[in-house]
Order: sequence, then C-alpha cells, then structure tokens
Amino acid sequence: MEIIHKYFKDLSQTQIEQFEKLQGLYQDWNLKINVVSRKDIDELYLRHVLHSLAIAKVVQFKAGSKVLDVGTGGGFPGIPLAILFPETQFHLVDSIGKKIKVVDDVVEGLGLENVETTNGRVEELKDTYDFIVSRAVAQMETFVRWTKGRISKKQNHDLKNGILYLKGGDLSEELKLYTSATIYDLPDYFEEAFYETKKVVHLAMKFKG
Ligand SMILES: C[S@@+](CC[C@H](N)C(=O)[O-])C[C@H]1O[C@@H](n2cnc3c(N)ncnc32)[C@H](O)[C@@H]1O
Repeated sequence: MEIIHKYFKDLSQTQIEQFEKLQGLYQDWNLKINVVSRKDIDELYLRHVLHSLAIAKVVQFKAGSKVLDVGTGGGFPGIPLAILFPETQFHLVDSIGKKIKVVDDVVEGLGLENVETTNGRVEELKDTYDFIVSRAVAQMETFVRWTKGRISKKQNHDLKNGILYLKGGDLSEELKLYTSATIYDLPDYFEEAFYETKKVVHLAMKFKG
C-alpha cells in the first residue's frame, strides 16, 4: 500500500481505506477462484493496483465522464481507477460470469457507487464512453474492431477520446497500423523494475464526416 502513497499523494480517507481493503478482498476471493495469479497476490499493489493507476498519469478523468473497462477480469484496471475517480462512471465488462461475480463482490465490499458491471462480450454493448481502458485482453487490431462505435464524439478532456491500453514490450509490430498512437513509457512515472518495459498506449478515435 505504501507504493500507492508514494505516487498518489492526495488521497482522501475514503480512498485510502478502499485501497487498503483490496488486499483482503482479493485474498479471500483467491482462495475460492484464481482471480489474481498466486504469485501476484503478494504484490497486488505493485503489479495490479499501481499498474492500473498508471492511466491516471496520462489523463485525469473528469466528473461525469464515462469509462469502459473491457475484459476487466478481477477488476483491473477498472476498480483502482474507480476508487481514484469517484465522480467518473465506470462500466466493467467481462465475458466470464465468475469474474464479474468477483468484481461485483469487490465493488460492494468497497461501497463503490460509480461502477456498473456487465457479464458479456464488449461487441454486444451499445453505449458510448469518453475512454475505453484495458489490460491483457487482445491485440490492438482486434480490440479496435471489438470496440468500434463505443467512443463518444463529445470531447470533455484535453486528451482526445479513445482507447487507453496498458501494454508491455516491443509494440512496433502490433502498432504499425496506428501511426497516430501515443506511447507513454511507465518508467517516466514509476521507478520500480516491474515497470521497465510497460506503457500506456493512447489511441484517439477518428470520426468520419
Ligand atoms: C488475461 S484477462 C485480463 C484481465 C484484467 N484486464 C487484468 O489485466 O487483470 C483477459 C480477460 O478478458 C476477457 N475477455 C476476452 N475477450 C472479451 C470480450 N470480447 N468481451 C469481454 N471480455 C473479454 C476474458 O474473459 C478475461 O477475463
């Protein structure tokens, strides 16, 4: 938990308590189903919570804005972001029902009122969002196809509406079609070795006509 304080200094008491509660909630769930890998549960704050919050180093979601987390799994990056931005509406989607059950339980345990969940595939959604966030779900080309039409045309942030994807490693092949993508290197924000090759990829949506 100290690692969250190290990089996010202005947390409210409620936010601190919510972040602290995550460890116990995920530990309990991990005894029943493997939501976070066994190795990672000991490093939940470094590998999952802070990693999710890297998106907050790229954009500060505004009050009233809407964010979709595609393939949220156990709730990453959606849950840590929902704690950090309590005035933003988060929609967390996963095609596996038991993962959404975990997310619902964590949301309830934290008393988060800005999170909605759906058990289903992102391709079935109809709503639109300021940003779509994700980690470890699909290659960019597939992801862009799945989320087509889900980005709102109304611009509320300085950063253009679009996809904010947590990725790692060499992305030159995967992103070669997306020459306008902006890559934010996480070692610019976090000094821990875990972040050495990690990035946030921002892909702004272009609209025709
Ligand atoms: C490797 S997990 C990543 C979970 C989480 N984002 C994380 O980083 O911890 C990928 C998740 O994406 C979900 N998923 C894959 N394709 C999907 C789709 N088309 N719509 C919704 N969820 C999807 C899977 O069910 C799985 O839970």
